[in-house]
Amino acid sequence: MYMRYFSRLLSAMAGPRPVVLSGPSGAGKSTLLKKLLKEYDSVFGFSVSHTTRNPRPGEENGKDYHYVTREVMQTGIEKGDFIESAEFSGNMYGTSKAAVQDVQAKNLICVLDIDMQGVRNIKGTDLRPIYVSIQPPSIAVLEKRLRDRKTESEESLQKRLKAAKVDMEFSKEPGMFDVLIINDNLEDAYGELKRALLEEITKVKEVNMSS
Ligand SMILES: Nc1nc2c(ncn2[C@@H]2O[C@H](COP(=O)(O)OP(=O)(O)O)[C@@H](O)[C@H]2O)c(=O)[nH]1
Ligand SMILES: Nc1ncnc2c1ncn2[C@@H]1O[C@H](COP(=O)(O)OP(=O)(O)O)[C@@H](O)[C@H]1O
Repeated sequence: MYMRYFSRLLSAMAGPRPVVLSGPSGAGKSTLLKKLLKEYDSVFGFSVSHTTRNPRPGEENGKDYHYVTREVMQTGIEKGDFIESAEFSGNMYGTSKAAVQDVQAKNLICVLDIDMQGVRNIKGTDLRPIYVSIQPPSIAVLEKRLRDRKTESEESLQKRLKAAKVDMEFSKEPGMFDVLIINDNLEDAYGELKRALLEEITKVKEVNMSS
């Protein structure tokens, strides 16, 4: 009884662990993330990455990404402003220290949406997140979803599919991810994601209620 109390107290004091969502482009990371942030807006906060890619219709600067030039991004990296950065499909992407600190300063669980190079690099930091891999049911389904999303040129789509095949293999490497979710039916996948994060959600709610 006491042991359980103390272990919960200790883990609450350690603060919530960040969450990394990774997986192929088109696997459904943003869709799942948006559902999570909507249902638990007082629990999770999104780490807004920097990117050199152009904004898509409906995306907002500072909300979906910080849209910057290659020069600005490179300068930031050289100054040590980034926890990690990577080149994906012809563009640069990176998590700034400020992006994570902004979320953690609000006592929220920081959620990062990053590619597999990001996962490898974050493993070398002291962030200690929960690693969640979101995978499509098959490459054929992934291709259909990417085409139906209508955000990519044929060239960009082919690059994403090529990277997806590597990513799908990477996700099978033992010890790389704590949780692996196949996003076939969206509601089922969302249910799995929530279950995987339940302990951290409860922790944040308890701490925020008592403060
Ligand atoms: N390493 C790293 N990858 C990122 C970052 N931000 C986004 N990504 C990844 O970059 C890839 C492309 O993202 P995006 O252009 O938004 O396309 P989408 O995944 O098809 O919606 C995805 O795999 C993202 O997870 C970041 O800060 N660091
Ligand atoms: N379970 C699902 N069933 C059908 N379509 C889905 C499902 N999950 C996501 N989608 C759709 O697939 C496309 C890719 O999802 P998205 O969240 O943009 O992926 P990612 O962020 O991983 O690139 C979007 O158009 C989205 O609406």
